[in-house]
Amino acid sequence: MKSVLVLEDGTYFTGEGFGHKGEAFGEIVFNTCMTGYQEITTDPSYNGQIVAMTYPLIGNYGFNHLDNESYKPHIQGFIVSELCDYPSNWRCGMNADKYFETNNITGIKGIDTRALTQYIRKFGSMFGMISSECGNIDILLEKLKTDKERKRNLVMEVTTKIPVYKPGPGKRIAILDFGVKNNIVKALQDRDCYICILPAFSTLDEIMKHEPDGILLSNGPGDPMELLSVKNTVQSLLGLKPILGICLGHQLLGIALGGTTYKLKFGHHGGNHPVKDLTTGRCYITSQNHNYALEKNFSDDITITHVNINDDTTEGFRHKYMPILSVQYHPEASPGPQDSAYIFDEFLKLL
Ligand SMILES: NC(=O)CC[C@H](N)C(=O)O
Repeated sequence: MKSVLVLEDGTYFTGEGFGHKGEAFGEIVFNTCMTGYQEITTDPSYNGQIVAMTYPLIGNYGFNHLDNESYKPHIQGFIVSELCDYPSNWRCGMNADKYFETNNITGIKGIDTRALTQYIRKFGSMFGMISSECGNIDILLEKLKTDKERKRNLVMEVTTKIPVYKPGPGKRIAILDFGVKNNIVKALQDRDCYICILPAFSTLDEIMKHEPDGILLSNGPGDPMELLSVKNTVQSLLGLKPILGICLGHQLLGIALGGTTYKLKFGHHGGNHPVKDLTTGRCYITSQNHNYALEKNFSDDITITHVNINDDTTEGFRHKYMPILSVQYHPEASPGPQDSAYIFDEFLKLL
């Protein structure tokens, strides 16, 4: 089936549809990972976004029931160059086409993802849509405009509605779930923690009644500056319990401490971002997935501990007086790299 990818500035690419036949709308982001496409599709931080994979062949080890970052895919649409129809792996449950069809996700293949990526790098990330139903670009641009204006609460759409418990013999960690990835929960379970996953908009009392030893502010979709009520909750948590922020959680922690975020031109979405630990001088290869970044030097009470070697953006900080640790990248990265898993141990040392 013929399909078209239209960007909000009128640029379009034609290809072939796969998965669910229909239309998909969202911000187009490119991801440079060579593997881990199932983790990417199921990462709730991608809610509201259509992901273009720069690696030219996607789907070659199929999809399984083990590699999910949440209970379902959250990407709005998927763009690839070549999609593998006949995957080969002992864990494979189904091929990509079937997976996206079953999960109602519209994809497009046969796209020159290199040209698309270069375009986004040049002009910045923008909204777009995939359609396998209509080839009239003017009609599609009208639809795209309407969808872009639609107000969505991206975090509310993905957060847990009720507290979820994962018992363990160790420290009690309350996770504020803005769209938490399974591998963050697993990283804490591997360290024996008792975990309470709480709705994103929980109040201070609702959090503290679980008597946590520490709080983890999770990753999640959207613009952190739009989460004002969460900022107030995080402010009231400061100093009460040790806190670890990851990605959106890191941004929210920075905002609660007086910082501001800004939008990157095309974001960081990939598995090989070099990050320098300023305290040791060591470089770590990290997995990243974010469109916003925290301004540096927002408070005299914090120390910037990590920066991105590619563009010098803030990648981590610590509070000088309170037990607060925060990273923009993903220490729980799966399939990897796992260089930064030690961040969870550093957090547990603060409890
Ligand atoms: N992975 C995340 O938590 C993403 C954080 C935020 N939504 C951003 O794009 O910057």
